Amino acid sequence: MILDLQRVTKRFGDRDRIVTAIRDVSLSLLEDEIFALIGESGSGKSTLAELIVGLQKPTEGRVVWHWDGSGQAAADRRRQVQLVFQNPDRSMNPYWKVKEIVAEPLLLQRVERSEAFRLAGELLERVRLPRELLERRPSECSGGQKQRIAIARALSMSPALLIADEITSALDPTTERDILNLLLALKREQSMSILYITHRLETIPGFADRLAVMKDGAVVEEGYTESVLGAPNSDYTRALLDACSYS
Ligand SMILES: Nc1ncnc2c1ncn2[C@@H]1O[C@H](COP(=O)(O)OP(=O)(O)OP(=O)(O)O)[C@@H](O)[C@H]1O
Repeated sequence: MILDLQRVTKRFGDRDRIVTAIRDVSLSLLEDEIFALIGESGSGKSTLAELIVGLQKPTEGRVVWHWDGSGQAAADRRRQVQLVFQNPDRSMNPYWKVKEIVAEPLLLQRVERSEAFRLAGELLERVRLPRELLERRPSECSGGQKQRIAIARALSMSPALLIADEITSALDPTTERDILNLLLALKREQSMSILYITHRLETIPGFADRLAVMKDGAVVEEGYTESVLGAPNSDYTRALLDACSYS
């Protein structure tokens, strides 16, 4: 197990208006697995990711890390968790070249400049992009390429956990499938767990090992993908299945 959430609740706001974004959630993430978190907008998926990364603190309950590196200092631990978001432009400086974007975490780690750029080239190859892209700027790359660049940058820190928050939502179905296949291949090539956050249930079969379904901040169903999708226990999961093209 790399981490578990123990009865985590997160509330925002003050006495006048309190939003309970996460309600008493207990979940564990295992080593080398792809865990999908599915739910509609506002169900609390991103808040859960922020709690895991440490960007938010639980109001109640605990997030407990278990993997080998968890005894490291908080800053080292944070590097072991990398986040990739729906909109890669939000995390990319438009004036920088791709090589600077991919190499940035390495440069912040004081890796020497020419070595960081050499590694950036290797990282691009790992996400199946040509090295020529190193000299381009984000505006000269497609949406799918930018998402691969964001993944390459995340991989530069050899994360124990990659959190992919709606990373394919802005992509066409073919590019979406390509990116998910890339994540599957990367997970096979290196030891890494992936928390895949999505509202698109149809992308999960054949991709995620386990999943949790969230509704109004609570987990309504959790289990192995095939069991849950083959025989859902909750009416909500059944409704989600009926609403998508999965059969
Ligand atoms: N910083 C915050 N302050 C107040 N309320 C917040 C904050 N962050 C999230 N919320 C609320 O918590 C609830 C869960 O939001 P969250 O962004 O986690 O949902 P989500 O499932 O990721 O949605 P989406 O798919 O639209 O991103 C929502 O009602 C949201 O308005």
